[in-house]
Amino acid sequence: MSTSTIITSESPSRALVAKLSDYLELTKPRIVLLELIVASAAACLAAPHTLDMQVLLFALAGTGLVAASASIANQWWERSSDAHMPRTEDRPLPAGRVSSAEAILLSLVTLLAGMAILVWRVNMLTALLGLASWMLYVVIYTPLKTRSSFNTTVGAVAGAIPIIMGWTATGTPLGLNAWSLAGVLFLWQFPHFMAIAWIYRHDYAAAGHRMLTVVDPSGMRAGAQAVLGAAVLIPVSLIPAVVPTSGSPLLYLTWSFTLGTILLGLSIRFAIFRDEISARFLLRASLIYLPAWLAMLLVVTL
Ligand code: HEM
Ligand SMILES: CC(C)=CCC/C(C)=C/CC/C(C)=C/COP(=O)(O)OP(=O)(O)O
Repeated sequence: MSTSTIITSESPSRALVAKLSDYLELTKPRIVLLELIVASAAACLAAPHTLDMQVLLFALAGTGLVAASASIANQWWERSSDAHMPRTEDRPLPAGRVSSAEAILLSLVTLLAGMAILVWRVNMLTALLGLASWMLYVVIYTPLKTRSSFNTTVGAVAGAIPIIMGWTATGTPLGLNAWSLAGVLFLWQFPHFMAIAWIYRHDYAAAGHRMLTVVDPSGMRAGAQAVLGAAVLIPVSLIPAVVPTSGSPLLYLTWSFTLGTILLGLSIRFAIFRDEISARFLLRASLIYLPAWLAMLLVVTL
């Protein structure tokens, strides 16, 4: 086979793979994956012995598609400001690898497909929650980023909704346990994001995003919000131990309290030092906290 034949036969498939990987990058796959992990855990906890696997798979597909659509729409909206931040300048839209029309079409198709799955294969409540989360994230949170540091609280509500979707997908009525799961996910986002907001504070300022670390460059308010979120998270995360449906409460209480205390300790360290190392530690710990906490909740419940 001649060199030219190899090039012409390989190039289209390489181009296709590159295009698909750009499309995947638009969906913020790691955030979607963690959202799906927490939604699956919530479904297992809502219906420990009666979980319908088919409904769970449809719920995950629908939630994943709607969340992916929201991230694509968010990146389309922020295509100009993303070009001003080193962290985001190489994203497919600012780098010009994907056009605006492609992104809009992809966001629309994933939104419609996800909503159709949730409406017809899961239930209406879960579908409405998905739509509410999409609207909050895209229509309220995204434009609010350049206007008010309150944006993080709105983003945290959008980010906490998928865990409730996992619960409602099973048809189980929302009770104290469900609200405690949603509360943990909501509160968790403050240490998670305040660490990020500190690490990338110069990026955010350059892009015109009014994050707390831009409004207050001393980092005192970001530190305080991280500490407050982590502190309130501890009692909220203990609620499943006192609700009768859970299994061995002592093991869960000990584990959950320990994890929460570590997150609080790292938040306090971040609030005191407000440096890159303590922020990166806190960010990493936040990403370990969620799966570690949910794993134990599942172990003692199932
Ligand atoms: C106010 C809400 C949130 C904001 C503003 C936020 C923002 C961010 C940002 C900017 C990063 C990138 C950090 C970097 O590049 O170093 C990140 C990372 C991450 N976030 Fe969040 N996040 C929020 C909520 C959530 C939620 C609800 C989840 C899932 C349950 C989540 C999961 C992740 C994961 C898995 C990563 C690491 C992987 C990656 O960098 O893509 N985040 N977050
Ligand atoms: C079902 C459904 C619609 C779920 C939505 C879940 C979801 C996408 C949550 C995202 C939470 C969030 C505020 C992320 C940061 O976005 P950012 O714009 O601050 O991040 P960036 O600066 O990296 O773009």
